[in-house]
Amino acid sequence: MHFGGLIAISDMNFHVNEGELVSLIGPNGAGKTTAFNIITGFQRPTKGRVSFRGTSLAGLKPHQVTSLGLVRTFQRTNLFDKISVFDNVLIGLHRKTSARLLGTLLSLPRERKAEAELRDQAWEILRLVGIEHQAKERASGLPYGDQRLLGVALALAAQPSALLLDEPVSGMNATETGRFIELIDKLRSRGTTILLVEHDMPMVMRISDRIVVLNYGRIIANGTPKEIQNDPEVIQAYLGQGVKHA
Ligand SMILES: Nc1ncnc2c1ncn2[C@@H]1O[C@H](COP(=O)(O)OP(=O)(O)OP(=O)(O)O)[C@@H](O)[C@H]1O
Repeated sequence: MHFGGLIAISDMNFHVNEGELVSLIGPNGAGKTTAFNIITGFQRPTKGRVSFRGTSLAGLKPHQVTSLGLVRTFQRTNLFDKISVFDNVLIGLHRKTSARLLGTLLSLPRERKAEAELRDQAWEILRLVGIEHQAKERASGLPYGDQRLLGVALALAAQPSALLLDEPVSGMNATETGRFIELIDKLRSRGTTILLVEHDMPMVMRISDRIVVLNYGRIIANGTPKEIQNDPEVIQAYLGQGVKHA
């Protein structure tokens, strides 16, 4: 991926297996966000390709990538601030089933039933992420950590088979991070594949099956947390930050 004369990603080739949790790490400016943007259709790579479950994602728009089941969260949460937590998730679910919306507005009996099902699903998602007790609050009134959880709830409303989490615990305190790790454990037990970009090394080391390390736009290591912690090139790249505690 080139930006004019700047080469943001020069050499990157990796895959995530179904059900796996892979973390993409690297020092600031290594190219992690750019990689996320390319995978999810927000940026077009200068060269190269991305595929998901055997389907090429070349030229697809972000919403088309989402509808294939590859769904991302954002560093800055993408919420509808002025409406309730519950309605945020309901809108997310409606986006997935938008064809039904008109019928719901017309209040056809079959559509009323569908609407009730969507409401059940919204409650289920809120319970899963652990913010069901805040369902009636305005999204903008939630504490920061809970807003990030609502961001994940919105992603889950798109019914992902693979979830891309962009620095999900940045800015969270230790308690909030602990709750987030519990959520990731639950998602994994449901079989969700996860690709994570994160700077919180203790968390990355604890939850990842595999870690891909990017430095100056190229992959310098790809292995288990243990392998990564002991990899000389990784230690060198993180010199001054400490890969174990960066
Ligand atoms: N739209 C853009 N135009 C020009 N340069 C860009 C653009 N986006 C990213 N870059 C550059 O590409 C390189 C990789 O940036 P990127 O944001 O992907 O890194 P990162 O690993 O996500 O960093 P961080 O951990 O700080 O979020 C950096 O040198 C950055 O300045």
